Amino acid sequence: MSLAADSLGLPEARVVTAADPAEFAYTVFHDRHPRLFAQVRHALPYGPAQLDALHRLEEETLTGTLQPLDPGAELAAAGDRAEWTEWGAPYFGRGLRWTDVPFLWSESYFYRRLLSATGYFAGPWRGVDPFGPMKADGLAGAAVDRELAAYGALDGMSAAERDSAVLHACVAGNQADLGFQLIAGAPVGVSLIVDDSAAIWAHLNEREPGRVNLVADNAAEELLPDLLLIEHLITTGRATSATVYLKPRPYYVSDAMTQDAVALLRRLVAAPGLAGDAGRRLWGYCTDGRVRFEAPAFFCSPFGFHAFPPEIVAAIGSATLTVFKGDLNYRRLVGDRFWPVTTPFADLTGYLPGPVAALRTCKSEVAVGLTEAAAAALDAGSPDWRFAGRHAVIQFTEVRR
Ligand SMILES: O=P(O)(O)OC[C@@]1(O)O[C@H](CO)[C@@H](O)[C@@H]1O
Repeated sequence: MSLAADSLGLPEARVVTAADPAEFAYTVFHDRHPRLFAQVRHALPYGPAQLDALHRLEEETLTGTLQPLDPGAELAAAGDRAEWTEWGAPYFGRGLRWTDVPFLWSESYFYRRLLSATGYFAGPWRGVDPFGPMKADGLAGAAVDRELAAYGALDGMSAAERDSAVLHACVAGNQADLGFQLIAGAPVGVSLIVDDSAAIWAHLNEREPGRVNLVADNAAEELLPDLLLIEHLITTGRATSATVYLKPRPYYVSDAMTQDAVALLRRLVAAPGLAGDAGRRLWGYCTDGRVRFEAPAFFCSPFGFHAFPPEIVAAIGSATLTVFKGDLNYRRLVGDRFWPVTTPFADLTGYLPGPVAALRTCKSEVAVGLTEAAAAALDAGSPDWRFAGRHAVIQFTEVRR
């Protein structure tokens, strides 16, 4: 699936792969994934069949060649044999290493294969989220406590300060990516290098309120501020309803599925103070249909959002705003390529038919919408700014190409 770069007259830009040891993506397969395998093995009492399959997958990704999904009952139960046969046709059976193919594709396929290795689709381990224990720890942990307590500070703020606080909390929440924490450790403060938040609020205040879409990212610490933003938009009359897009399967370690949203909502409604009040309003918005959860299969496919199915494109076209959370959604939104940093965000998102915002902590090489001078200063002062998770962007455009 190619980007629409040529047809949009954008510069040709190299597709990110994990082949070069000097680049970030290489470390994902060689440092992050081995730690992830270890974590999954320790988190759940998998038996020899699953442990062996996990071991074989790890070896294949490090030293072997890209193999198709194992045929059999498990694949039949997963129901995605035809898709992966088609999606893998350019790569399977050609002696390619995992690191030779586009990083967006290989990483997504990696999570699909990991689910198969753990027996996620058939048999006694069916439906058991291999990342469930890590997500549960996140939900029960101190970071969520801190976020719930911090929400109480909204009480003393002006309306504009509240707007700012709820939006910026969503960016800070994006540091809470369990995959990322396998390497980077606990979250630290983020420094915003692009902040279009004033334009987002101006847009929401000027437009007739309508539906807002939120393409969610991680569960627990990240989904909490995301859902509180949705609640805030509806309660303050900036949105009449919201659709929250979640993942249909375990993905990228801590990506939120419906069950994670439910677990979070249950924790939120039980919270004391303002956060609990907001949680109970949000619960009501779910039950009266103003907030809807969707988990389309597309969100676990290995493609960028240029390949969105028509119904998601239409949902973006009819929304007053679609918010894309996090680094992976950013890569899929603008295209996982080494774009020149000055490429306008609006040019790369202009294929979508509605206003778009990205709230993203920088955790991969992709960076756009900056000035040459800003990028040069970052390169000089913090050479790892693109992927260390200490810098972030709030980018927005209502310009359509
Ligand atoms: O989408 P998220 O949760 O913000 O980040 C996902 C992420 O950790 O996974 C990829 C590497 O595994 C990177 O693109 C990115 O840093």
